[in-house]
This record gives sequence, C-alpha cells and structure tokens, in this order.
Amino acid sequence: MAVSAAALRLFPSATRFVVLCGPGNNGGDGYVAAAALAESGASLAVFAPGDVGKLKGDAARARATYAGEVHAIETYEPRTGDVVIDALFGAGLVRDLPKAVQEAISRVDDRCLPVIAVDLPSGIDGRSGAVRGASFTATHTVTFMAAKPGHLLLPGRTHCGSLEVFDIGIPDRLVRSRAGDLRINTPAVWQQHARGLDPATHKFKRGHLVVFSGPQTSTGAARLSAMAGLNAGAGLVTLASPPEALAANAAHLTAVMLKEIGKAGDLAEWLKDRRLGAFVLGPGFGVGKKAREFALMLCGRALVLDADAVTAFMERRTELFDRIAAEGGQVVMTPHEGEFARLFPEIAADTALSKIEKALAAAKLSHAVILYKGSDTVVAAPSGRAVVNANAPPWLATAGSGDVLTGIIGAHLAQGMPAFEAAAAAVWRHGEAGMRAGRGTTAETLVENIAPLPE
Ligand SMILES: NC(=O)C1=CN([C@@H]2O[C@H](COP(=O)(O)OP(=O)(O)OC[C@H]3O[C@@H](n4cnc5c(N)ncnc54)[C@H](O)[C@@H]3O)[C@@H](O)[C@H]2O)[C@@H](O)CC1
Ligand SMILES: [K+]
Repeated sequence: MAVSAAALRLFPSATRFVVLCGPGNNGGDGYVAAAALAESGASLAVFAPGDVGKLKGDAARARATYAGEVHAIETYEPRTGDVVIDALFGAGLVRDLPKAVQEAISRVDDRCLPVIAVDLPSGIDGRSGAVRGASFTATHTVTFMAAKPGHLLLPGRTHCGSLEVFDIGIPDRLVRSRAGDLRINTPAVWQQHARGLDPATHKFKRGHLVVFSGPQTSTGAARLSAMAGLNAGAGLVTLASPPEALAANAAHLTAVMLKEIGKAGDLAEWLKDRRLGAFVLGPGFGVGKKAREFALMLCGRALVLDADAVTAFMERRTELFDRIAAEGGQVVMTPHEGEFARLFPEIAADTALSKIEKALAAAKLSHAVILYKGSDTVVAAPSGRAVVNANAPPWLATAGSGDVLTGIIGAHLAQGMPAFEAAAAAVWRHGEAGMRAGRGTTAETLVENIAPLPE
C-alpha cells in the first residue's frame, strides 16, 4: 500500500505503472502494490522473470491478490510515460542478478524512465551497498521498518534516490535487537555527552587541545585543524611547532597559541602538564620516525591520529596497537580509503566485508576508534558499536576538509567526550558545516561554518 501510494503521489501523470515482480517476498510486495494500483484505476502492466508457479508462502499468497495477467520480463518494452516499480529483489539477493533482469534494467536505463524501488533497488546488496552485476537507479525507494546499510553505504546510496522508511508495525524493540549496535549517525547517538559541555565554563574546563605542526613547508594542514578545534569549542588551542616552522606559524596565528616542540624530549617534558586535554597528530606532520615516536608517547591520552601519523605505522602497526591497548587512552584514527588499505591491508582486501564490517574489524584489531572516511563515513569502536554518517554533502571532498574534521574531533576529546562519541559528533558537525558553507566551499569557509553543538 505504501509503494502504490508513493507511486500515485510522486507520478500522478504516469501513463502506465509497470510492476516488475521477482521470485521471493520482494516480488510478493510488488503483487500487493500492483493490486492496489489496479484498484485505484491506474493503467498497469506486470512482468516477472521465470516460472511464477514457483512462488512459495507469503509471496504466493501475495501473488494471489493480483488478478491481472503477468508477462515474461523478456517481453517488457519500455515506453515513454512508464513508471517502473522495481519489486524484483530486495533483502534476499544473494548473487549477481540474472541476465534477463540485467537486460531489463538496461532497457529501462536507455529510456531514462523513473523507477520506484521496493525495499532496495534490485541489484543492491542490502548488507554492503555493493552492486551485484547491475542495479536499477531509483528516483525513490520505499523500505520497511528501518533503513538498511545498503541504503547508506556507497555505491548503494546513489542508487536509492529519496528514501522512505515505512512503518509496517514491527515493534521497535525487535528492530533494535536486530540492528545490534549499528545506527545512523544522528545527534541522538552522542547528544547526551554533548549536553555536559557548558559553553559558559572557564576556558581551561572547555579543554586544551594541542595540534602538532609539520616542518616549515607543510604547516597549513595543522593550522586548519587548530582553527577548527577552536571553532568547535576547545577552550584553548596550542600549535606545537618544530623550531624551524615557528616563524611561519607565528605569522598566521592569532587566537591559537604557539609552543616550540622539536624533539621527543621536549614533548616528554611538556606532557607532565595534565591540563593538556587532547592531541591531534598527523596533518602535514611528515611520515617517519618522529611521527611514530610522538604517537607512541601520546597513546595514554586523548589522541587523534590522522594522515601521516596513520601512514607512519604502515610497517610497524603492532607497536602502535599494543601501545594503545596497554595505555588505554581515548584514541581515534581517521583513515581515508588509501590510508585504511595501508594500515589494514588484509581487512581492506576482504571483498566479503562491508565498509561497516571493515571499520569494526580494524577497530577491534587496533583497540582504537576507527573513523573510516568517505562520503559514507563509518565510525566504529572496538566494543562493536558503529554509526554510518549520512549528512555530508558531496562538496565536502575538498583539500583540507579532513584536517578540519580532525580538529573538531580534537575539540570534543579536549572537552572530555569519549572517543566514539567525539568522532561521531565531529563527522556530523563537519557535514552540517558543509551544508551551511554550501557548494564551492573551501576548508577555510568550512571552519567558519562550524555551528555550535545542538542543545
Ligand atoms: N520482515 C521481512 O522480512 C519483510 C520482508 N519484506 C519483503 O521481502 C523481501 C525479502 O524477501 P526474500 O527474503 O524472499 O528475498 P527477495 O524477494 O529479495 O529474493 C529472494 C528470492 O530470490 C532468489 N534470489 C536471490 N538472489 C538471486 C539472484 N541473483 N538471481 C536469481 N534469484 C535470486 C532467492 O533464491 C529467493 O527465491 C524484502 O526485500 C521486502 O521487500 C516485506 O514484505 C516486509 C517484511
Ligand atoms: K527491489
């Protein structure tokens, strides 16, 4: 009923609704929608692959509700004015689409016909968002109970069009028990921890964030993180700079403070100050021994390891993971796809795993919260909790955008948020900042558009 209502609402001027029904319960949903459309008086045609007699159980009962004729899918010739209702495969897709279905998809694509997908666009794997052989690209998708990973993870998300989640009366406790510790990243996930941050409080209580600068010729990335940290609410931000980059940094800083930290010895001395609440290491820092030394010294604190600080451990990751486990700090790592593959090559190469499962495996192995970046960023904790982010506009993919994100995480850690919530809230705020900054945003305008945490 929800599918037929969406079809009539979205395409009142359709000359014909074409319902494509598959061999399982997704097809069953299609027959129920077809019966409802027929009852409304709409012009209608139904096509199905293979032998309809094979339908079993609920799908067979659903088939019986539709009294009209069912044609072989091979005979479907798309016409201008058709609106396709794709009820071929949903949650039960287990392998690549059959040839006859792939051919029907390409005929529909050639005509650029609008498609309404039932549950998932056929061809999209609901668990991973992967395309199995081919897939419809829907204008609108009607799913039931809850969004599935395949609606949010790429490339699945780009095939769904607008997503409608229709409540079919399954109790929330059952949905939650099946979803486990997986959520869409909304403020509800971390707001409880954000509420504790009182903006009226003393600047030391709002947390002191330290960002490490790279050498003289690559200082910009760290300054972006530092500025983002300040705008995101850290009370104090200090840029820790090697001596040769002090002048370059000083020329560009006002509210952010500057401190000379050259060697590991300087850092060891400075770390005695427990008011230093959180640390950002990696943006523009340089890949090498110094990055490793600094990171290992910081594993017991609240720490974001990004970019070069992630890559630096490519061949010596056990050293880092063991230290994180031993020191028990609040550590967040923020790899993009390339960095993820460098640090977790065996996990990255496992094609059976979804992005969520990859992030969870990496979190477990590293003992850190993993923020696996992309337009479908996943944040995963060693405990098995995970969120998928969905508010990021595509124009966030701009130079320096990741450095801004890192700074926001740092600000949250400095204010005492636990690592998972700090990372999830930062991804969300970063997405919001991108929306506020609008198309054509640069990293600088992104920093200016970081809004206060929602109340
Ligand atoms: N609680 C639920 O599970 C609900 C399910 N519903 C509908 O039921 C659907 C899931 O039903 P099913 O589990 O029957 O799964 P599907 O209808 O998605 O497909 C399963 C059928 O297709 C076959 N199949 C899978 N991949 C194939 C491939 N590549 N080539 C050829 N055949 C293939 C399977 O052997 C099986 O016969 C959902 O997507 C949704 O539309 C809804 O009616 C609401 C409630
Ligand atoms: K479908």
